[in-house]
Amino acid sequence: MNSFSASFKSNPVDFHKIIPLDFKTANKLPDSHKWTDHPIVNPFTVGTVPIINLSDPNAISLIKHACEKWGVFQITNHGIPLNLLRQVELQTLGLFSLPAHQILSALRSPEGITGYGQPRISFFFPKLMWSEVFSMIGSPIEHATKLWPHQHARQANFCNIMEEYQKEMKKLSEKMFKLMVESLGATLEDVDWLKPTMSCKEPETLFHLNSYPVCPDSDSGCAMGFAPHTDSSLLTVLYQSTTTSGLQIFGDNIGWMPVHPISGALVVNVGDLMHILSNGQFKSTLHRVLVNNTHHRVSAAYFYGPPKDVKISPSINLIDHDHPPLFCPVSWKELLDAKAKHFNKALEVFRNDMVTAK
Ligand SMILES: C=C1C[C@]23C[C@@]1(O)CC[C@H]2[C@@]12CCC[C@@](C)(C(=O)O1)[C@H]2[C@@H]3C(=O)O
Ligand SMILES: O=C(O)CCC(=O)C(=O)O
Ligand SMILES: [Fe+2]
Repeated sequence: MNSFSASFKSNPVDFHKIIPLDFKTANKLPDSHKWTDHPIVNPFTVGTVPIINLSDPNAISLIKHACEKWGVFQITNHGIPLNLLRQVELQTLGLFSLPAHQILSALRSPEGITGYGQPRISFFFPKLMWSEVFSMIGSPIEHATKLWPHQHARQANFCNIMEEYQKEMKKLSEKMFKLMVESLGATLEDVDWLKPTMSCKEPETLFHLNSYPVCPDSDSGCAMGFAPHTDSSLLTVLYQSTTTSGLQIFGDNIGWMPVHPISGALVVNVGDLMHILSNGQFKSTLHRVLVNNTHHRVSAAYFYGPPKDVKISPSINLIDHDHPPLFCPVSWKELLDAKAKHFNKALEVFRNDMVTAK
């Protein structure tokens, strides 16, 4: 059982928080989806998160600066074929264009990880989000056979593209993780599970296709695509459709700022576990997604984390008398359990000052 199944088994979601609205027939924003308590204002902030060319000889120091200041950056020259990105986008649009009765055949179960449903974080909010998610770990064949029972070529096409993309994402995430570790001045020896003796342990990953359908009342400021959160992973690699903005990050002195899509680029998010590993030096930034009334936006988020039961703690090279470890060691499963209870306050559970104060 992986960390997500283990955590979700003890924290099941209500059934009514799994089935998304039938967005194709909705011609107004229902009360259930109106975030009236906190009108959502689109930011006027001009500014961009760093765009880093991975072939730049200064890539490591640019990554360090981006992780410290923003916790989010975009990468180019990442080696993922453009055609594969396009195929993933087309398959995602195709999947979410299926009629409700067909896509619901792949509905996630209350304790399940994979399949179709509302974003799992709906659990934490009184209002629902204007989005739907299809989750995978490895091959989605089990769901593809239900989605397209009589179309074997369609099943195979969907599965091949999703598997190929996850294979490429795993390599890229490993590369980004090593660059981030190196930028902290740590060696791979300083990170337990990267040591050659432990390298047989496989990282855990999760892959989400997100869909943000055209929203009739998006101008009212009452619709939310994906509510503010941080990712629990070490890092997340995100592909966003090139035609439509929506992703925003929260900067301390600037408020909400858009991360506009750049053709061929991928977004990298520092996750909570990386924040711990860097002893708080790298930010896991709050982000959200807004929707619009003209374009259907899709994205593909690949969450990369440590192997099962491996505990992440602040890297040894960052710790000395003047820099004590800010966090106690924590596995992905322990963090997910804490997030299920405390959501955006979960990191506080593992802060050493909080642990001693308890
Ligand atoms: C209810 C949950 C969904 C989530 C795991 C969790 O138990 C708490 C945090 C959620 C979140 C938010 C960021 C992205 C995500 C993949 C993650 O790492 O933590 C989701 C998880 C999910 O949707 O499965
Ligand atoms: O759709 C996006 O741009 C972001 C989605 C996201 O933050 C997530 O899946 O965790
Ligand atoms: Fe996220």
